[in-house]
Amino acid sequence: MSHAWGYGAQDGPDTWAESFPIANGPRQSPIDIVPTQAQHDPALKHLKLKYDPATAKGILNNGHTFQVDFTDDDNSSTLAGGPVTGIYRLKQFHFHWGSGDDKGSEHTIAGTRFPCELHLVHWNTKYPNFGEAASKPDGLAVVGVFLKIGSANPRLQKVIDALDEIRSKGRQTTFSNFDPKTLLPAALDFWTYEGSLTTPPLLESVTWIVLKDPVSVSPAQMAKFRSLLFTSEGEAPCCMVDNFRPPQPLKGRKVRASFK
Ligand SMILES: CCOC(=O)CCc1ccc(S(N)(=O)=O)cc1
Ligand SMILES: [Zn+2]
Repeated sequence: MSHAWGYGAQDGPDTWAESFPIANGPRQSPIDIVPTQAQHDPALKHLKLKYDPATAKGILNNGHTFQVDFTDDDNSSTLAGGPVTGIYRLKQFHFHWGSGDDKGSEHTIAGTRFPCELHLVHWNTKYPNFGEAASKPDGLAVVGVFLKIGSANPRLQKVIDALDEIRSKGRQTTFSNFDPKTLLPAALDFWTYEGSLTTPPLLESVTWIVLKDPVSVSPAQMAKFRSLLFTSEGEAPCCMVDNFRPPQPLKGRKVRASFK
């Protein structure tokens, strides 16, 4: 039976533990990152991101967010270095955002919320596929990037221009020749901690790599995100906004910084 979950009063984050008891687990995400409490770890390596634009496959409204999917049958698009051991393959990227500019990100920085957060999802190639990796404590690595309101971000525009074709839940279209590295800030300084998926099944398999520097997004570009629908064609339309989980208890975890 598929578990109906969402972000509304009846099916939102406060209800998820009913079907997914791990929601109250020891390494849940997101968290509030407090820079003064993060420890600089000089042993952390530089992030090595290698993305082949040819691996971009499609863009989908899955009813919770929209995601850009990548072919992951070889090591053409990978993450290595940083806090991880081995090679992780890019599977997809997606976003979380708010109904207004005062909220939307999942991670927060000393209580500060951003209007949007990008997640680039990778799986550990020591496992045969994403599904297997998602159930292992070192199975996934997600790079989180904050978006802050400012000038229009030209690097987002190809993604934004595709949204008109996937307005409703279940809609998808082809999306090719795109390098997600263009969505990242110039500096790849990061915080890292051991956490989970931020949506059901909330599996505690994610090494989080949250970049310190945000990238820009304009109000008009945010309006395009907010024009998407949680609902399928033919259903009463419900705007896809506030699709973020709030910060979860740290429960003794340490957050490390790659920078001083
Ligand atoms: C095993 C099936 O699991 C999935 O499909 C999880 C998909 C999924 C991937 C990434 C995230 S996030 N927001 O933590 O980056 C949440 C959910
Ligand atoms: Zn996410």
